[in-house]
Amino acid sequence: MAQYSRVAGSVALITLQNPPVNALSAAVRQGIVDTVERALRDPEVNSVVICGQNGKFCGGADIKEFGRQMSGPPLVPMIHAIEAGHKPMVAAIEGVALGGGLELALGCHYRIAHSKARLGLPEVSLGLLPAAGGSQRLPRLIGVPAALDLITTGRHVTAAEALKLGIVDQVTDHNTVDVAVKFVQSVAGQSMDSRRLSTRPCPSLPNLDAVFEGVMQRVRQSARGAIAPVACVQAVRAAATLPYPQGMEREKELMGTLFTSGQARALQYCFFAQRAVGKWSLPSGARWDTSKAMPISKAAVIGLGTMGRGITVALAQTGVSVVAVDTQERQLAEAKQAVSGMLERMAQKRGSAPPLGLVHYSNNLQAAADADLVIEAVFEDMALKESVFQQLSAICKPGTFLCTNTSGLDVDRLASHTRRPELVVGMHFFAPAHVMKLLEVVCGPRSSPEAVATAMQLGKKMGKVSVAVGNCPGFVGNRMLKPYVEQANFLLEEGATPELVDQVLEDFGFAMGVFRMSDLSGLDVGWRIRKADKLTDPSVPAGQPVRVRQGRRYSPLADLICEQGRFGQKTGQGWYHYDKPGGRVARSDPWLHSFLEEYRARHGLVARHIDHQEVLERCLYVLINEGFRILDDGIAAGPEDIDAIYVFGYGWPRHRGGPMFYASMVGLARVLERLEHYHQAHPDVPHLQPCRLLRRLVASGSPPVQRWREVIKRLHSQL
Ligand SMILES: CC/C=C\CC(=O)SCCNC(=O)CCNC(=O)[C@H](O)C(C)(C)COP(=O)(O)OP(=O)(O)OC[C@H]1O[C@@H](n2cnc3c(N)ncnc32)[C@H](O)[C@@H]1OP(=O)(O)O
Repeated sequence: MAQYSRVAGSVALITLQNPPVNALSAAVRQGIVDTVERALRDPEVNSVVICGQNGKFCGGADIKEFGRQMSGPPLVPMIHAIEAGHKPMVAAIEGVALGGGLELALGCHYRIAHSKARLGLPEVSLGLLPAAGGSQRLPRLIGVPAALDLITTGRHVTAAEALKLGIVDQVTDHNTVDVAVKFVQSVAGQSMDSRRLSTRPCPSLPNLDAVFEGVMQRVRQSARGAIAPVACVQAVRAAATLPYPQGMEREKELMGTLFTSGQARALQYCFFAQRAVGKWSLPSGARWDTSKAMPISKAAVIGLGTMGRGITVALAQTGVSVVAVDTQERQLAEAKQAVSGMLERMAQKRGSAPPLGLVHYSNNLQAAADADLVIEAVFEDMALKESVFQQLSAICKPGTFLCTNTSGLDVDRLASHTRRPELVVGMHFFAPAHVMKLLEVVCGPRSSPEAVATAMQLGKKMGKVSVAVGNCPGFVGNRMLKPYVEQANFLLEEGATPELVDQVLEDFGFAMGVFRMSDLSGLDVGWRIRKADKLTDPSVPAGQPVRVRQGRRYSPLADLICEQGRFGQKTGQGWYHYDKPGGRVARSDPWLHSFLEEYRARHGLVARHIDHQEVLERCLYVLINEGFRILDDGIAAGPEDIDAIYVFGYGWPRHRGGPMFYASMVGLARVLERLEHYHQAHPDVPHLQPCRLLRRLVASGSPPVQRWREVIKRLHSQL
């Protein structure tokens, strides 16, 4: 809807009304068309201000309408009518002007923004381009390089930056609508010819071809197979090289391809999945909207290794006072320097003061006594963590939430070492903790709804995508990763190379293939866990076949690599060779290839040709299969949770929507059939056996991912 009113005698005020972000739904577009016509007709009106209700100008096109039959007036002619209008039109921008919202503002003759407003053309992150004239008007307004930057990255800019770039004409700290009304009266009666962006030429560039070639190369490299960023460059190129009407034709043509693409569907699914995970619910019945989060003003971080340092930085950045504790003096001193350095560098980037005063350091656990919440981040060792939890339980004030940053240990077991197990939750951060967006909030069977709500909210305050998950070995992300890595190792035994496997996964869109990623994370981490799980020496019983554990196929390849002291990047050798310890450029390693050949010969394995499809299917479908098991076990509430975890924490390409969404795009029947095929070929690999939920979904006609929760509910109610 759009409300029409008259202010200051001769100004028509058009207010977009579609909470929460005044998205341009069919009804809003109709409202704008009607009210603009009315303002242009009304002889008493000499100028127009367009604004949004509740301090938000407009969040863009209504994304919920994208999958449906188009209805209502289209955006392009609506914006043209505004631009062509003979009375001055001003956009009064408060809150946000994003996507179609900014395109609407670009159709106005002037733009006035509140100092706190954010503007941008984020369509690319939804698999689209700004196709309501945005790709043609913005370069005409701010020039090709700046427009390319905004349109290909989709980044939001502050009002101050928008003013500097020339997107807005004025920024105010006062009531934006009042300022806009005053301003529009001052230009009423003037010709708007020079203010119509579509009639302006695009500012010329001396080396146009070179600029576009450079940008296209950069975009293709970082897009990892995403098509929208490439189309965005093509659209801006049309603005720079074609007259406006032909540019608009090109914009429309490019949008036509994107709009119906699987990538756009995947990215729009990700948008809603990211929001859906905030609306968590647990098998206990606890929910996001009925559980109260407690305010956290003081936190403690115990253990200042890489993770503890990152968590300390993330908390301080959020404005939370932190006491950072490590009982080892040397580690404490190093951490102090590292944390201050990180805070200073981040502040420098932002142009603000570093929050150094928020962090206090101590070598005594007692310093955590009056914290509202403690995050334990000591070494990943159960006995050590149990001891820390026992001590914290005795030291901390009643009501302190006790959180563990573990990547897979039993949160409930830790809770049992405290006096108040209901205050214990897992907070699984991802390295580097002050950068990575994902936080798995691990809810034990005894975690209270308040404890979960508090951890979820703290994560959100830290700018994380917090996902509530159940307690099981590896939780969601690492549990699914295990069979994925296992398949990759099996493929090496059968004849593949790390280079082949990584190439296939990187072509799919992963930032790094599984072997390059393992080298980066450190191979010793998994080795230590396998030792603790008694899968590898020294506790494997004598006579145990090397490639079998508990009757299942086992690959000792990674153990053998570690036994050679090859821990990945940190030692300069792992699955690849690096120039030096800590080196980052992975090079193919002849030693590794000979090692694989000798290994196969020793175990009577004959290398065979393995094609790309097999690598992709075995690695991804086994991971997806585990995802279905996780859903069936109630460890994740829905496919959106798993997909958010993989997109924000594990480098799954966003334009493929996450593993569960990807499975639905491939077709569940196809995934099932391929898993059956591979399980038949490898009956000693239980992870390849299609799980019950996948079979049930296929039997239910493979419903879309948005309807899986119903099938899971039905399946469980029948038990
Ligand atoms: C021809 C094509 C022309 C144009 C194409 C486009 O315009 S595409 C759309 C471009 N716009 C965007 O990408 C903006 C998307 N929204 C956001 O980035 C954020 O929502 C925003 C506006 C910055 C607000 O953030 P905040 O954190 O305050 O709220 P939240 O994200 O939780 O959103 C609140 C609820 O609003 C829903 N929503 C937001 N934007 C849209 C939208 N454009 N269309 C439909 N719905 C939108 C969001 O899903 C939340 O809903 P809820 O049910 O409460 O979870």
